[in-house]
Amino acid sequence: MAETPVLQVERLTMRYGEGCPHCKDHLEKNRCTVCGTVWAANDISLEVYPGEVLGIVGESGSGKSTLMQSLYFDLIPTEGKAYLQNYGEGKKNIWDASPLEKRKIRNNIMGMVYQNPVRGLRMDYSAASNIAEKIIAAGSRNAGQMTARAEELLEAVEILTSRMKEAPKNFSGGMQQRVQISKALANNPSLLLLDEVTTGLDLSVQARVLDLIRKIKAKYGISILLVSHDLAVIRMLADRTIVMLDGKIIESGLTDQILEDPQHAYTQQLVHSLL
Ligand SMILES: Nc1ncnc2c1ncn2[C@@H]1O[C@H](COP(=O)(O)OP(=O)(O)OP(=O)(O)O)[C@@H](O)[C@H]1O
Repeated sequence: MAETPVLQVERLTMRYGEGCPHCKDHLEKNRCTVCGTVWAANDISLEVYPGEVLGIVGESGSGKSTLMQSLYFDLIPTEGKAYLQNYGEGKKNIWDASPLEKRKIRNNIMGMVYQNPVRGLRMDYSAASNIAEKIIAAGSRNAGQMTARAEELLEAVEILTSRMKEAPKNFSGGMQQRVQISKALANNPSLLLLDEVTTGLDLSVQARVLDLIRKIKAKYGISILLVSHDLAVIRMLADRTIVMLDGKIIESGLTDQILEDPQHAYTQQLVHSLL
């Protein structure tokens, strides 16, 4: 029997504008030259399987954030369906969920790490309180358990527990990202969404965060959807890779395969720029 995906996305489409009968044949990049509609994500289907890292790579404007934000309900797509193994037995479209169910999905099933830590953290709360907030949102009230969990998670992301009472605003960019990752893991989600998590960090700090993500994957066996414009990041972490351009998927396969034998001219250019 085929393995059940942790996440399945079917034909996700996000358009800005009404669309017109010419959109299909008159797209300049992702914009219809007749009616001006922007197709930010255009018919995106994908699956993430248990324990795998699926990488999404593409240039700025290719639709990566649109995909991630739709999955985390920051945006509601114009069309498409998505199913989570741990929601409605994998049979209910998450975009039809009630606001309460969406909150539960965000708190219990998915963890999100944003490029900008300000979006994922409360900078004035302590690192431990950031984690506790997430645990409380999932319904727990046991202070002792929360502290123990915060300690465990901060250790897992290599932040000294002696600093757990400090606010992330006092931390470096790399540390803030690591606190964000620990917060996203607070309720043992089955899927971690990582949106350009190392973009903007110094190279050595980037390497440490990437190494940490690898360790987290090994330790928790969590599935990860990882978005980056940087193929080097994808190469380091992703088992499979999807390449996006102008809102569409242009190529997908095992990461090694894509690196060794890219088919699409855009992917070839990306791979050559790595060499
Ligand atoms: N509110 C909006 N109205 C019109 N077009 C939009 C809107 N939001 C996004 N877009 C367009 O949708 C397309 C996809 O954007 P998206 O942010 O998903 O790309 P991206 O690959 O994540 O790029 P980046 O890495 O720069 O964020 C872009 O062409 C963008 O200009």
